[in-house]
Amino acid sequence: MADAWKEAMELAEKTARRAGEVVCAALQVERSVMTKSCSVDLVTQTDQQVEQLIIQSVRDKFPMHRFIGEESVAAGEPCVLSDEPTWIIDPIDGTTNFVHAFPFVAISIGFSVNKQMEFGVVFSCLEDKMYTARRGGGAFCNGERLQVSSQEDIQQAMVCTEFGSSRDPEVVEKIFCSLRAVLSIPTHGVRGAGTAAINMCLVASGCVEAYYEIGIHVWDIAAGALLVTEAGGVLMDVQGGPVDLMSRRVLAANSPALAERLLQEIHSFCPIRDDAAPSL
Ligand SMILES: O=P([O-])([O-])O[C@@H]1[C@H](O)[C@H](O)[C@@H](O)[C@H](O)[C@H]1O
Ligand SMILES: [Mg+2]
Ligand SMILES: [Mg+2]
Repeated sequence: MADAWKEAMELAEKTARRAGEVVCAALQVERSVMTKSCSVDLVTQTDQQVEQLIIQSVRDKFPMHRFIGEESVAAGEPCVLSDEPTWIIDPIDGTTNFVHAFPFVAISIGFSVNKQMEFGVVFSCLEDKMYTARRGGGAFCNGERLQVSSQEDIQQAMVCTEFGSSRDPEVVEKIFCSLRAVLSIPTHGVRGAGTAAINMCLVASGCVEAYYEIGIHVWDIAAGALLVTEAGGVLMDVQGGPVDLMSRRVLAANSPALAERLLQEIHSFCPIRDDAAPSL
């Protein structure tokens, strides 16, 4: 049967590549930095420019489709995931990396219909790695099929997480309590690429066994979520149970057993949901 979303997925890949060129070019010149929710929640003109480029390219071909874009939501657009075909866009995932020229930056485009992810595209533009996943069609990096790690022993595992952009002392305390607990299992180590999307692609690629974070947004993880499940991994809420993309909490792992083991170490909290916040 013909793939109903083939053309849309091809457009996502093509647009992500074009966006990546814009991001790489912007890294060669000085970047003027602005802030959003707090002094460490950064945004640049390139984030905004890339989001407009992606939205415009999609609108030209699919005028009826909806969007959830990080910078549009920051500008006051609603963050609503309906049953309609919806493009979930993070124009630069890893803006802090981008500002500092720390070399992991991604363009993340997820596409959902009936609230189900149909495809995900994550372009790690400085590494020139195009990660793609189609529901039921597998996960790939530059055309090579991805498979999560088969490591079942948590003590042989490496885990990704991030510190996020909240500096609320209670949040920072919980993040460090989780970090100490995960390190002390002991695991082989804890890493963070500085982009949720790439962290999830690292789980899909089998480089790390798991990634967890509280405080991310739907645009950080929508595309990566499909990469993980299509590579054979699992997604959960950090307190167990199914992941809710709007809840700002995610645990991605190579297996249910490893995910369940990590759950025991994560000190969870509940940020304001993406679909509850009026704007960022
Ligand atoms: O703001 P942005 O660079 O698109 O996205 C951020 C990155 O994914 C970072 O790794 C994660 O820790 C934050 O929670 C995200 O908000
Ligand atoms: Mg992001
Ligand atoms: Mg971003």
